[in-house]
Amino acid sequence: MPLLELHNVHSAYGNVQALKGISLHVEEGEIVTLLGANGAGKSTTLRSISGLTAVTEGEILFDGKPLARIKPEHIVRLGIAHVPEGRRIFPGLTVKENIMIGASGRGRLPRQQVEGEVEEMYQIFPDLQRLSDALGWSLSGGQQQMLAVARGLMSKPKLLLLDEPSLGLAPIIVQQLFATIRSIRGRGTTVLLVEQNANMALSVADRGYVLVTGNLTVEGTPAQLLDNEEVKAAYLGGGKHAESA
Ligand SMILES: Nc1ncnc2c1ncn2[C@@H]1O[C@H](COP(=O)(O)OP(=O)(O)OP(=O)(O)O)[C@@H](O)[C@H]1O
Repeated sequence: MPLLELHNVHSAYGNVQALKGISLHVEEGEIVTLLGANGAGKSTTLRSISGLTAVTEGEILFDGKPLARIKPEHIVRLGIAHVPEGRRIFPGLTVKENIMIGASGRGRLPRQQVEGEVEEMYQIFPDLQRLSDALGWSLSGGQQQMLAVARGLMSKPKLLLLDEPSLGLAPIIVQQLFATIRSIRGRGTTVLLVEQNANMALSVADRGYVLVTGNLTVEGTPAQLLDNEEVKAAYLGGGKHAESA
């Protein structure tokens, strides 16, 4: 049974139909990437999974159970963490406080346990340990992105939803971030990764899907997608905001 299944998912913002029947699956232990141009519906797909945007038709199953009408905070407890585009860390809190907030959905936990889990995050993100007492606003873009991912992992997710983690980061930082995404999967967390940086996403993914204006057009392994003429023309080597014309 797949960890995550979307069947014919539709979603709208008022009369803007953002998703027009998305079907996809993510198996436990996979890194799956969702590629597509600006406005294709990638973020909306993640928001539908985490309960932030209503599904108007179709269904989403997690661990075989439907997520319909479950509130976002309960979806986190079921094991889905969503790291949204733009990071949204708390600028006035320290790095450590920001990380600890990620555990808050799990109820009251012994302080020692949370401290231990923060230490685990420092092993994955060594830079954050050094910056433990720094305030969120003082971090670079790459450090903020690492912090947002660490906070997401503190909910102990089975599935991590990452929305454009590479956005605005220098290439060397993007390399580090993607190495970290691999190590997160190595620890047993399944990853659904939304990216405009198709080359980078396909370098870590097991499979990928391409989304064009609310519809999935192609599914395949990285090798298949890298070889697909439509994908090549639209997303590979075409710059970050290449359109799918
Ligand atoms: N809050 C909103 N209100 C109205 N329309 C929205 C809203 N958010 C997204 N949309 C529209 O829904 C469609 C899908 O947007 P979505 O953000 O999911 O795309 P995306 O592929 O993630 O692109 P981007 O990389 O720009 O975030 C677009 O047409 C967009 O304009």
